[in-house]
Amino acid sequence: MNNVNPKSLIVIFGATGDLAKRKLFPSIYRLYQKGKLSEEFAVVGVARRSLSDDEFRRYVSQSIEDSTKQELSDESFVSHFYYHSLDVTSTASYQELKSLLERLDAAYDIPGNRIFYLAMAPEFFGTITSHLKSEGLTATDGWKRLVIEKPFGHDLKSAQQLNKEIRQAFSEKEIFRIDHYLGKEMVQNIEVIRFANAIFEPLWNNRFISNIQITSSETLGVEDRGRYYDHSGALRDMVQNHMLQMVALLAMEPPIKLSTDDIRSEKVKVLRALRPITHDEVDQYFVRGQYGRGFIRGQEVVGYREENNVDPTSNTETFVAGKLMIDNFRWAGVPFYIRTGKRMTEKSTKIVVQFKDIPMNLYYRTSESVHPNLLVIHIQPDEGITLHLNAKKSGESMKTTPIKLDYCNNCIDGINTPEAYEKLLYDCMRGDATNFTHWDEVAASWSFIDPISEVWANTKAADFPNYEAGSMGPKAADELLQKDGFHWWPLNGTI
Ligand SMILES: NC(=O)C1=CN([C@@H]2O[C@H](COP(=O)(O)OP(=O)(O)OC[C@H]3O[C@@H](n4cnc5c(N)ncnc54)[C@H](OP(=O)(O)O)[C@@H]3O)[C@@H](O)[C@H]2O)C=CC1
Ligand SMILES: O=C1O[C@H](COP(=O)(O)O)[C@@H](O)[C@H](O)[C@H]1O
Repeated sequence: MNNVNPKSLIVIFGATGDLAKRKLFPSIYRLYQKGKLSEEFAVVGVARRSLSDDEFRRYVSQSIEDSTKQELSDESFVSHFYYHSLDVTSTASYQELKSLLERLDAAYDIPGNRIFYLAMAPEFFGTITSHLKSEGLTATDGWKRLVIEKPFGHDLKSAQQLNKEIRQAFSEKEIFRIDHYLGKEMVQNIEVIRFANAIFEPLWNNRFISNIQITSSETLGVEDRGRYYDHSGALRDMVQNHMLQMVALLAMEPPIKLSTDDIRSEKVKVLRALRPITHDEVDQYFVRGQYGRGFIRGQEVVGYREENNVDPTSNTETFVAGKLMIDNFRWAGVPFYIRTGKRMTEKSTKIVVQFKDIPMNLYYRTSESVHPNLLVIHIQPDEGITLHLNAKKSGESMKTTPIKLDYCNNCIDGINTPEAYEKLLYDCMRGDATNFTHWDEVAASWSFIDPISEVWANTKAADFPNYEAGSMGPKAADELLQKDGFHWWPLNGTI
């Protein structure tokens, strides 16, 4: 891994798309402002539509201004951007792209270091990588890296096929599979909270933890992504990647050292230890939901089946809740509950670690129980941790009251948490793949997910839509915990 800012050329396939506009250009700009880009860098945008370099530069400036709500302070930044119109399925135009890259290497004195960022629909990934190789764009004197967006396949079989295709042109070490949750500040903090605090690690097991809950709720619907989403659903869109990655970080053993390989290898062990769910058991462990009409912050919104590019009889889930068991020594018997969905009450990602009750309650000699100790990791929009304890109620003799120890990361003045994409792009430039997903993790995640999606694809959900937009999902998601004697901790207010 390189700690200096290496000279590099970034080629973004899909440069006129939504992801490039909303996330990639603003992130590159922030890296530039912070001095994290070498002065010798260039970005080449690739897409089909015809644009001149100047038009593309104006487009990039506008994207950054829309995202930062500020005027671009440094015009010289966009002079590093170039555009090349190309249909990725047509072999002929790769040669012109190759010549452009060689010219830019010479102009910026870049020693052939290339990042190929595929911000395009996944059906093009294999075609692009095979052309990059056959047309000689990967034959460079410097390093080459492939950044690949999700979804990585549709199931294990398609993911294996895709992996086989991209591995013809890039080695595993050169492939950076993006999971943007791994770039989030508080997701990266999970490891530090666990492994840098003497008070948590000894308790981090089935003797002291009763259950762990991970919620990632959104208020947005499918927006203009109906075409993609209706073939994906929440299980593939959020659970196979982001939710399982958070489970792996929470459950993994301490790595021998903080190297990419050591951390990944511990995460893979967790994913492999997930108790497989057979077809017959899906209903016992998983709940699916689809939003109907409702209200989000007082505004009426349409149901999922009325969204653009969505089948009006769609069977696609926009909500998933699940109970995961990790069959290893540390976690045997501890349920990890996950839930995620669109058009829910609020936008929030939180992890709640609920500790077991104390063995005997000295303070209430009645049936009343003390509040359980909770460790809450606030991922977004607020970032921080809260530890829920019990203390003596002031004045009254030996009565307890729940108290909270709070740390808020994004409340500290002057701290502007970097965007996930900003951190991940920077890691990729330095060759640090720790916060990217290794093929073994992808494969293990699909193996776990496939039986669930197979059952859901083959059985029509008769009760869809089964939750109102603006709610916390279907009732069955609450019942999933109730039958184990737990409940979802609320996202706001008390925690
Ligand atoms: N948008 C988001 O928030 C997120 C997106 N992703 C992933 O990122 C990837 C891109 O998504 P997104 O930006 O939303 O997609 P868009 O549909 O907005 O953009 C697609 C891009 O691909 C280009 N394109 C399409 N066909 C071709 C072709 N044959 N040859 C060359 N260029 C082509 C389009 O430009 P043109 O029409 O000019 O050719 C456009 O630039 C997807 O894999 C998606 O799953 C992942 C997480 C979040
Ligand atoms: O990957 C995805 O994530 C977003 C949610 O990301 P967040 O950072 O806003 O929590 C989700 O909306 C989208 O459907 C999914 O593809």
